[in-house]
Amino acid sequence: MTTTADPLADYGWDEGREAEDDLTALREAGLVPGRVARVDLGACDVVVADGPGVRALRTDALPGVCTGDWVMVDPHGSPRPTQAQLLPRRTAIVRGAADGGSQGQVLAANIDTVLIAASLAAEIDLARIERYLTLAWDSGAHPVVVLTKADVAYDPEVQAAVQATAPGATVLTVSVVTGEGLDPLRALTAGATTALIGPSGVGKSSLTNALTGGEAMAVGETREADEKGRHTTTTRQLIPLPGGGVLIDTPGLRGVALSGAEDGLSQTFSDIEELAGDCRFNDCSHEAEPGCAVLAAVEAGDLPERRLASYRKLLRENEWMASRSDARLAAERTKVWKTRSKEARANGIRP
Ligand SMILES: Nc1nc2c(ncn2[C@@H]2O[C@H](COP(=O)(O)OP(=O)(O)OP(=O)(O)O)[C@@H](O)[C@H]2O)c(=O)[nH]1
Ligand SMILES: [Zn+2]
Repeated sequence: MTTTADPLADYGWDEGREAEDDLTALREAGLVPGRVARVDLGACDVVVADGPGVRALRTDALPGVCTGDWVMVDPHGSPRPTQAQLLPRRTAIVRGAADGGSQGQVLAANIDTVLIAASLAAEIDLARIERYLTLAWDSGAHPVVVLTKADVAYDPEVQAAVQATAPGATVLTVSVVTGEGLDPLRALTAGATTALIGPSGVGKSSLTNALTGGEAMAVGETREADEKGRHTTTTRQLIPLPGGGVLIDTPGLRGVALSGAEDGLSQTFSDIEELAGDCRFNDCSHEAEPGCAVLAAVEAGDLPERRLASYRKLLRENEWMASRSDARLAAERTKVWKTRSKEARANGIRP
């Protein structure tokens, strides 16, 4: 048996999918695997193997896909493939709808690692990191907090505070100016699918360029005074890395709302949830109950009050989003029921 290197392996294709997703029938129908590299204007670019290399084909036969999705497509469809199928997502970054609607928006799929960028050149916002961590843990990928611009400001106490805020996650300090921390980051991203998230101006495009070894992204001028970057990154896209693997750069996400992120919250605040196991009451809200282990930890100085407040705030926000989607589902059910009883009446049947 001869083995040829699969050019899609560099894009994160994993042979395990052949059996797991049962691709035999789709293969027999002439479809081949491909990865969605970008989505815009109702169509997407899909990267498929082409001899020893790859090529991108554009199709509008895949509504609802997002960057990072694996699909099966007809590579010969003319002028565009009309046959296509989405493969199951292993992980997905979902945020609350930007338009205030109740349905979450999938930002990227099949991610192994989420890099959460935060700048050391500005005051570190731990609550914002906790919000991004929740989003990242909830996706199913492993979060890594990347503290950027270490050449401008580095304070070991800040790094320690971030590490304490991110139990179970990796924290790295980098600078694209001195090159500090870039090798560990390269090792971490090689061969994997990595998403890069964080607010505008923290240096995401600069990091992308450092990792891809090219000028793939435009680097914006940050206004000195307030560190607010201009929105220079406009499209999400999948960029191959020199050591194999891909990077997904997302536009600056200033505010990310949570949506159904209970698991993400449990992991982000695993220290608090562990303490809660020792509270006297099972349903302790850690507000004023006697025998509350969480409040005792705050009292003893083991848990920052800020972190508990942040946990409560994100929990409330997440519950509120969840109740809105429940309300939407209930409304849809009512609509279906009303239609059914109307039809029944029309047919002379009492509902
Ligand atoms: N001193 C220093 N400056 C940096 C570093 N990384 C990025 N910068 C600067 O920070 C500014 C913003 O960098 P970008 O890479 O454009 O930031 P971004 O997060 O991609 O911003 P958006 O595209 O708006 O989301 C630019 O002026 C960069 O030159 C660093 O490690 N050290
Ligand atoms: Zn309690």
